[in-house]
Amino acid sequence: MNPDIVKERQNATFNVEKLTNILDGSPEKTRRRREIESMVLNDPDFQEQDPNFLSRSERYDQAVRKSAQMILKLREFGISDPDEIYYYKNCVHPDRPEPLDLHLGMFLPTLLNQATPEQMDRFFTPAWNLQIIGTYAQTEMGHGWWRCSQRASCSATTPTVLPALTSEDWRPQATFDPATQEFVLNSPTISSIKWWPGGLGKTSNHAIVLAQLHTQGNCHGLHAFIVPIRDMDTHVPLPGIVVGDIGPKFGFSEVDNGFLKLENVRIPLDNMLMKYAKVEPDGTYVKPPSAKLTYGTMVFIRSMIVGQSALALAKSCTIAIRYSAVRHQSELKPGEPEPQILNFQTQQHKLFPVLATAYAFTFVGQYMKQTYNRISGDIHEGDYSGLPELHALSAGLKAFTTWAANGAIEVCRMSCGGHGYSRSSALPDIYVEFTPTCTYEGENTVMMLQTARYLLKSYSQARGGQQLQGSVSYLSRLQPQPVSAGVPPLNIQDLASLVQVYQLRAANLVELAATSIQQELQLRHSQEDAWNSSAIDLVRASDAGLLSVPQALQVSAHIKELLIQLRPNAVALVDAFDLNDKKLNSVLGRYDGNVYEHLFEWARHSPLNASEVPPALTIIVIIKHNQLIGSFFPRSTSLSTST
Ligand SMILES: CCCCCCCCCCCCCCCCCCC/C=C/C(=O)SCCNC(=O)CCNC(=O)[C@H](O)C(C)(C)COP(=O)(O)OP(=O)(O)OC[C@H]1O[C@@H](n2cnc3c(N)ncnc32)[C@H](O)[C@@H]1OP(=O)(O)O
Ligand SMILES: Cc1cc2nc3c(=O)[nH]c(=O)nc-3n(C[C@H](O)[C@H](O)[C@H](O)COP(=O)(O)OP(=O)(O)OC[C@H]3O[C@@H](n4cnc5c(N)ncnc54)[C@H](O)[C@@H]3O)c2cc1C
Repeated sequence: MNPDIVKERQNATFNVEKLTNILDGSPEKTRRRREIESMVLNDPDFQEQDPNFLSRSERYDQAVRKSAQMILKLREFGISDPDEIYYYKNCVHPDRPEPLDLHLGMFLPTLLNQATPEQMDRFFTPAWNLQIIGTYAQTEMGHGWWRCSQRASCSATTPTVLPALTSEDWRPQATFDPATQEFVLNSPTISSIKWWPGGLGKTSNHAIVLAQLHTQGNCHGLHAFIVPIRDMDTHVPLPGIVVGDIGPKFGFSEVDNGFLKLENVRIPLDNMLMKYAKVEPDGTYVKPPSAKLTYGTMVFIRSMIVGQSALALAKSCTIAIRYSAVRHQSELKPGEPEPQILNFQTQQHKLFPVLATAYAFTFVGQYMKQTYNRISGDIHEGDYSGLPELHALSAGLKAFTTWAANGAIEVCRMSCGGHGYSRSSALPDIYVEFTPTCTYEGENTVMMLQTARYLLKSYSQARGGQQLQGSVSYLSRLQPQPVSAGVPPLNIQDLASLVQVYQLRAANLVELAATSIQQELQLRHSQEDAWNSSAIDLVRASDAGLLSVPQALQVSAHIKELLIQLRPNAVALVDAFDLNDKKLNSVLGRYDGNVYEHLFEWARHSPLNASEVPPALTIIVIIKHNQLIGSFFPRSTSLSTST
């Protein structure tokens, strides 16, 4: 054990185990989490080659092998609780998305939320047993999301055939054919090819495809269909299915994100997910109780991503803080030993806010999950009243937490200097695997605008005298103040006072956005143009701080004081996240702090070190010996060598 890190732990002023229990929810939950962890980390079937030294195809193959083992073991150990599956999976594939993510995270939950009992028997049971492997295909090459009501090509009441359509307006279509009781699915244009779904490229044999439903000559907008894409025995693509991998990406190397072109693919009537919307055998369309229920799986994953932001931050600051405790640089005072870099105020100012955010997001993630479970329980009982708030909260928190975490991971990486750039630190991988959360499940700006839409509606209800409940109740309580009213009183030591200032700022920003829309409406006369011209204010309204210059200075001074208070407990606070070394997989973030010897050891495994003279270098050796000069270069430009 590195002596610096030992001293850090001796100096801590609280019981780390108790804090771990609080983070987990209870001592029993900590015990069970560790039990699952050791099932995976001590299981030789999950041993792997360091993916840093593998090609993409090798990484995919290794991940598929581990995922298959995972499903067998989950069955063997009878693990079926979604939280436990999620935890087990995260130990099997630490930090890395894997080929079955979409199957577990979106295909199964979409069936649970939108399938009829008959469809549950036909699809969910075999999918649970991994006979059916599914993905969720919404995004297309030309569109990440649709606004059906604004498009001439589709609205719940418009006839299918409309004049003045360009081919680019067309999206994947599912047209009901009453003669055969089938839907005929087509991707009419290049831009309508499904693009991005995880596990689609090679792994899945089924996809939930989001397509426009056409029946009896009318288009009814986006609906979900279960489409078999590969033969269940041979895994060969079925007729009419053009499917494959979209190629290498920034990260996600283990995942076969794919493309899917549908060419007159026929599926039975009862392959449309019909828990809510329905098509009768004669083609009659039955509306769902709420059209928004189609988007339910996205709300589920967005809620989950809030917790993933916390985990990514916990990992990043564990690595950066432990490393900063054992790394020494630059004499502070001449003649004295070099200090731990964690003693530099600037280093603390980089890392301690990340640490605080990791804690805050952990609790926000738990709150989001509880809210999701509560409101989705109501929805299952037929009460849809909480859906708008759940959508606004999950969309806004997904965007806010992922943006914040994305920036903070990079702060942690840079705070580790050069070694942070090495993949041995794990920080580059954490970044590339985390950063697409800002894009997928709804691009963050688009999500902020969804939240703003809810805030503005709530604002106008509050101005109309309604007493609002829940997360927007502050809009009823607080009267937005004009700038001339000055800044509110603030006690920076008092949490309630800080919350009140945040709420006031939020109310002011919502009012600012609403005023902007009103002004723009007078200028532009169209609600949509006014909305777009106020979009910057709207995004700000979803991301609410209202301080005077002296108050801001007071906050700065208080932050410096807090850095000093936090310093003795920094290592213990990251230890409390209880991230096992094998899960963390970082040379810099090792629990024992023995960084340098393991860094050297890790580098020696680089494939480039497999031979002292890599084969490609023989050409240089030959050139050096001047044997090729005559044939490679004209005499006049021949290299001068000393040999
Ligand atoms: C269960 C058993 C299983 C157990 C196993 C569990 C083990 C767990 C293991 C898990 C492993 C998990 C790993 C997960 C990894 C995940 C990887 C993710 C990969 C990525 C996938 C994707 O990206 S899928 C594609 C996602 N795409 C999007 O998100 C598109 C974003 N766009 C939108 O959301 C759009 O806004 C829209 C298309 C939804 C709507 O656009 P439109 O313009 O038509 O709408 P409006 O703005 O006009 O709004 C209309 C109206 O609807 C309301 N609304 C919009 N969205 C929602 C919603 N989601 N919910 C509710 N309401 C919504 C909006 O507020 C408007 O309401 P008004 O009342 O009219 O104001
Ligand atoms: C790693 C990864 C995995 C994915 N997995 C899946 C999957 O499994 N299944 C699936 O269906 N999809 C998947 N996706 C696709 C993902 O859901 C989309 O990329 C995402 O929804 C964003 O859509 P887009 O790419 O069309 O971006 P665009 O909407 O084209 O966004 C581009 C820019 O335009 C801006 N913009 C767009 N609309 C507006 C607006 N109304 N107002 C203001 N600005 C706007 C955005 O803010 C952004 O800056 C995945 C993507 C990635 C990166």
